[in-house]
Amino acid sequence: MSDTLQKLMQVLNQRKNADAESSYVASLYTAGTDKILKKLGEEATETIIAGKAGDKDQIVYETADLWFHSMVLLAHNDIDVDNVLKELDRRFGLSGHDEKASRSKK
Ligand SMILES: N=c1c2ncn([C@@H]3O[C@H](COP(=O)(O)OP(=O)(O)OP(=O)(O)O)[C@@H](O)[C@H]3O)c2ncn1[C@@H]1O[C@H](COP(=O)(O)O)[C@@H](O)[C@H]1O
Repeated sequence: MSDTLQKLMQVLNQRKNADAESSYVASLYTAGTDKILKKLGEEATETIIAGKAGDKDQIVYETADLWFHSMVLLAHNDIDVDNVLKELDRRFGLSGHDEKASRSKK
């Protein structure tokens, strides 16, 4: 499954040399961080609206948009998606309650 994310990451990195006219991703890089963050905010909002409506198809569609734009933000900052996958692996099996409690003790 993460293979899809890794393949998409490769494309996002290749788009750093692409023309903004022909590539949506390149147009986001050209527009810069604020545009990418704006899209991310819009997609998060659209995901929330879909979640509120309980529309399963729309939740899937909007979550894909949200993940995609999150990955554009990663690529724009030269961060590989593997870093996020590794962080999720690190957290695997660790209760969110326990993790939060360990942070508040520091
Ligand atoms: N997965 C995606 C993907 N998901 C969503 N989108 C685009 O993200 C945009 C989402 O914006 P909105 O939903 O707000 O739609 P919009 O109204 O057209 O956008 P605005 O006018 O509000 O800016 C749309 O243009 C979608 O087509 C994506 N664009 C590209 N990809 C992947 O990225 C690759 C590279 O894309 P290009 O750089 O365009 O070749 C593609 O081959 C795909 O694998």
